[in-house]
Amino acid sequence: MLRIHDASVTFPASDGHDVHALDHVSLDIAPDSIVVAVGASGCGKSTLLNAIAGFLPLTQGTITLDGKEIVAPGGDRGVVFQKDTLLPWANVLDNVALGLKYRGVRRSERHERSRRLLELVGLADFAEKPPYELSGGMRQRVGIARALATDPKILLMDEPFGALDSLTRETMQQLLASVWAKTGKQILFITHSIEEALTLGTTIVVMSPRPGRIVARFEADFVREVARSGDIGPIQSHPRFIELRQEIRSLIHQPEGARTGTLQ
Ligand SMILES: Nc1ncnc2c1ncn2[C@@H]1O[C@H](COP(=O)(O)OP(=O)(O)OP(=O)(O)O)[C@@H](O)[C@H]1O
Repeated sequence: MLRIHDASVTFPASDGHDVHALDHVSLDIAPDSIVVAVGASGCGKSTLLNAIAGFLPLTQGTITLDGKEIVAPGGDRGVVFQKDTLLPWANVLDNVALGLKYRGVRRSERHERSRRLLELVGLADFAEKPPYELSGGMRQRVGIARALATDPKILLMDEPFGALDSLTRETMQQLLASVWAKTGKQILFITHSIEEALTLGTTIVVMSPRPGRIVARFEADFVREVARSGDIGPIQSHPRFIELRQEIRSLIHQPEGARTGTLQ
């Protein structure tokens, strides 16, 4: 269980106008869930993810993973960013195996584990290819495999499909639903897209503009259907999907102060 308790992050500014990026955020991410944080640009989504990853300290509050406080990056959290961070000089297999190499896992074992993960993300035939021969979607698949290689407790994904064209993005959403169903990993996923949040989230948290707060929380189940059918088309015309999309849209676009207690 990932537990975020009363987390705030303030970035000090030399002009005295400190930036309150995150404001008293509390959130639990249960095993086997996909929590998607959605909100307008600058509402503190990446700050939240970076704090969980251990890349930046909280100004106040605590984050614990299975009871252990997070104070630095660690192999129990796998991270996927919008921009892939593949090493251009290493082939796909070695890119996936990178974290295992750092942890001293011997070559045959890290390659075996990495090949299994490449199979999971549909890239079994690309193990020996250099990253520059891959499309954007394929590079993100490698990123997912790499993040899973150390068998983390949670996958942290910061707009991982944000730079992809809409068709590739849909394919990647289907892939992630299937990876989640097969591995049962807990996932925190950050996005600007309300449709993506509803497609993938078992819990969707809506964040307010600065200072970033959680203003509403919804439970959804569309991702199980996507994982089962391998198709996101049908769920997006579901009346409940359309209703939630409208509700979240109006929450995000509501002026500050007009939000009521929609926290569920
Ligand atoms: N290192 C930093 N120093 C000062 N301000 C920062 C720093 N990092 C982020 N901020 C500010 O904190 C606020 C939240 O940023 P953050 O990147 O978390 O938002 P976001 O919701 O992820 O935005 P986007 O969706 O555009 O990526 C923004 O106003 C940003 O400018």
